Amino acid sequence: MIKLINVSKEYKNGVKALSNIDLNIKKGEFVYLVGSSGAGKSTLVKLLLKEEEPTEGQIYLNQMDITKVRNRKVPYIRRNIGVVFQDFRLLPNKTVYENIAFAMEIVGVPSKEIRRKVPSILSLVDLSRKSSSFPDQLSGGEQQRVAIARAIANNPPILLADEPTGNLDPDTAWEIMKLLSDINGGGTTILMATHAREIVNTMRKRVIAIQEGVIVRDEEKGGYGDEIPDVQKYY
Ligand SMILES: Nc1ncnc2c1ncn2[C@@H]1O[C@H](COP(=O)(O)OP(=O)(O)OP(=O)(O)O)[C@@H](O)[C@H]1O
Repeated sequence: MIKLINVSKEYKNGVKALSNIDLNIKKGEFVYLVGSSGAGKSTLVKLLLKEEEPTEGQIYLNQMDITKVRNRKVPYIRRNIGVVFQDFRLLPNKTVYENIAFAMEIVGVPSKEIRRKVPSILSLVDLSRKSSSFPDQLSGGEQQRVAIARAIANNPPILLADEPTGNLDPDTAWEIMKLLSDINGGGTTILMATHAREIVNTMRKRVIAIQEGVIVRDEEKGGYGDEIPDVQKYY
């Protein structure tokens, strides 16, 4: 489902963010990507979204080498991969309903289907009653649930989550993890970059640890790892 062969990424300023990464994630897996700040986690996520190009190597999503895909075909890749970020990234001038509907409109879903599907996705994330609210009228956890609803609206086989619980209090973070777990239970492959030690240690899923751009550990039912210092929170 996700396969990286000898992938390296050096940014234009000479920073080598990833070096010779080999990785294979199968359909339906839930994988945590852990590592200190600056280890290369977000870079890996950006390569999978084709927001950045690798300097070397091949990246396969669903058997397709996305490094060979032309830029105008990028929307096709994005249909196969939903994404959630720490800072939610909802459209502030659109309601909850419209945020989800918009994600479907831009990939050409007919309006009749959008009208049918948005309510069921809202019910899945337990936000039916907030359908007409704007993002700034929602709590952080609710905003993240909308972001997840939007990410799965087009039924992508893969969901990437870049620190999805980073801005949430512990109880709300666990709610989000329950939701992601349920989505994974439905067959969606999930790759989640995180600093949430307790979550990783409790869930016991596959853990891939990166340090200075290199995979240093890949464990089934792994833990967060004592080698990684806790991030200091400045907010
Ligand atoms: N656009 C860029 N240009 C140059 N260097 C970059 C760029 N983006 C990231 N880097 C560098 O690449 C390295 C990896 O960064 P990356 O954001 O992937 O780390 P991370 O593991 O996601 O960190 P964090 O946990 O703090 O989000 C760091 O040294 C960072 O400074």
